Amino acid sequence: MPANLEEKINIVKAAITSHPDFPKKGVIFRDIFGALLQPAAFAALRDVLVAHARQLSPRPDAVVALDARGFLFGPLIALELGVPLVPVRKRGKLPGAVRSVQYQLEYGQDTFEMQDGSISKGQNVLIVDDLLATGGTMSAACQLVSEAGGTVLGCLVIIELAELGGRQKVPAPVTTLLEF
Ligand SMILES: O=P(O)(O)OC[C@H]1O[C@H](OP(=O)(O)OP(=O)(O)O)[C@H](O)[C@@H]1O
Ligand SMILES: Nc1ncnc2[nH]cnc12
Repeated sequence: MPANLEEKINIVKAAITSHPDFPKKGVIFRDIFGALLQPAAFAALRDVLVAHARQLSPRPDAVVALDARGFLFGPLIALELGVPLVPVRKRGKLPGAVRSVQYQLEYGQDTFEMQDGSISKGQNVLIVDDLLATGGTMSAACQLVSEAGGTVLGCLVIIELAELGGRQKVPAPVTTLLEF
């Protein structure tokens, strides 16, 4: 990775705060909002995300952003690439016909939904989220994209909690900017 991108990642990492025993005992919560509170860190983060997306081959036809914190970052990439931003949301939030999948989290379980027709068959898709923990969330998103007939070109997350081994669960290439 070019030195200037490494420097930018270090700026982002320094801005992320850690909170032991949140939201429950034993979890160390890594708060990405720390990086958004500092405009220089947010700009550095945008630059690194966009640089990653721009070097993908083939070029993504769409960016899928995951509810909720993925919504902060997916749009930055979709706008730069000039491709659609497709939302994947928690159950009951998206109108119209949807496809659903249930998944396990580091601290609970949930259901993701994607609107029918938001991905076309054969499209190459980049999935974006803030953090990879157990990998349940990202795997569920991959499943939704595949069931809709898309191909997951890659999954891009900012923070990887490497000791949870989440990337082994994800059926597509995973790129993370920094590890805790
Ligand atoms: O790899 P996993 O173990 O599946 O966990 C990662 C997910 O957990 C967090 O979201 P969360 O579901 O807490 O919801 P939020 O984005 O609505 O805060 C995070 O933003 C990821 O989406
Ligand atoms: N440890 C953690 N910190 C922040 N977000 C999370 N989502 C799942 N695990 C998390």
